Amino acid sequence: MIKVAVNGYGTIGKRVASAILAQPDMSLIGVSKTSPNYEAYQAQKMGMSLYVTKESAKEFEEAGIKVKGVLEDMIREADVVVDATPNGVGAQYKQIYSSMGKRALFQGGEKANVADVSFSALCNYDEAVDKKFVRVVSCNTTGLLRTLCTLNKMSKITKVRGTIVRRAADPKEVKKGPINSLIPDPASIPSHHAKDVNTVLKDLDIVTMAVIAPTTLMHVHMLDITVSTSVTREDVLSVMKSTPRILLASSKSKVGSTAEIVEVARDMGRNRNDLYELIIFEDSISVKGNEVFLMYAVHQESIVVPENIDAIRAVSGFSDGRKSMEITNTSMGIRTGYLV
Ligand SMILES: NC(=O)C1=CN([C@@H]2O[C@H](COP(=O)(O)OP(=O)(O)OC[C@H]3O[C@@H](n4cnc5c(N)ncnc54)[C@H](O)[C@@H]3O)[C@@H](O)[C@H]2O)C=CC1
Ligand SMILES: O=C(OP(=O)(O)O)[C@H](O)COP(=O)(O)O
Repeated sequence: MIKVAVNGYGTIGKRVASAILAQPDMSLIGVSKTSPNYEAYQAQKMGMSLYVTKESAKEFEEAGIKVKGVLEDMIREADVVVDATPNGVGAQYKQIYSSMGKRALFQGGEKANVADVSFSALCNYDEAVDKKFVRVVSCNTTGLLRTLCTLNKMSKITKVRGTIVRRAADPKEVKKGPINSLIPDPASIPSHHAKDVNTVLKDLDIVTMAVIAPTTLMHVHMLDITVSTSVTREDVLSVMKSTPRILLASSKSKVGSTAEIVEVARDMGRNRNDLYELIIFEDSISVKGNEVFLMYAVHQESIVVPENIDAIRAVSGFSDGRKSMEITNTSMGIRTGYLV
């Protein structure tokens, strides 16, 4: 059993913790919380051990929340720490993980140089095997890489031009905007996503542009991908249909928006309405000679969760990436083919 601790129990941390509990080869040492809020109460109810900073221990006691120990106790018990603290905070913890001799995963909000490898399971599982520090790339970058590494199997990609419509905030975030604007983020080109793709696919010619839109459900990407040989729409459909972690939204099923995609997740009874799969709008897949066009949606709160699970196995020395993905997909109910 790989013993895992989750430092930072927010949008990503809580989902990774739940996914760890579903794995046959992992155990959850506990999760860390900095304040006794509703998430701490729920984690306690779900039977997770809570660890807190020394300074906040009294606050938890006063709120009636039982804690197992301080953060350092949790890290000491673990083989691997999944750091899911806010952007930039993870880098501050690296020294602690390192001095305690622990392997650690960081998230996409950290700079690439925080880790030995930036990770996307379908692209470069092997590179992360036995590494001490691995960064799971951001949700948008995970969506891009899952698409590009899948298409690469069909015909080598030579150029990518992409536009990203970013959700403004996660559904739980009450203080973030905008509520009435579209904001280039950043206005300068490329956005960080192209640079992040290049941390994994090092020589790819890719340019991305991004705007933030007032929606909380999902991101949407529009891609123009040039491949090295002439391909057909059927070729693209076929590779997308047969790749786990990718689902097609067909017009027959009348799923034509992010709102309807998330409604399907609700109807499926998915935990927290999560969609670990990338959702491609089937009708958008078009081909002109060597150019492939497509649009897809990314569930930002959950797409990186299976990647974290595979990265835990990789840093622990499990060298069979295909097998790891199979275990992750089965344990989390991750599907292949059509959304509906
Ligand atoms: N929310 C999203 O859509 C996605 C986020 N990410 C990345 O995941 C990371 C975490 O993001 P979220 O989960 O969205 O953030 P979040 O704000 O929802 O959760 C972060 C958690 O860490 C806790 N925390 C803050 N300071 C801490 C400290 N010093 N020690 C321990 N815990 C601390 C917070 O209280 C909170 O519970 C970031 O790097 C982000 O870029 C990646 C993919 C998608
Ligand atoms: O990693 C994310 O997005 P990104 O890939 O656009 O940076 C997550 O959606 C978090 O983004 P946020 O920093 O806007 O909360």
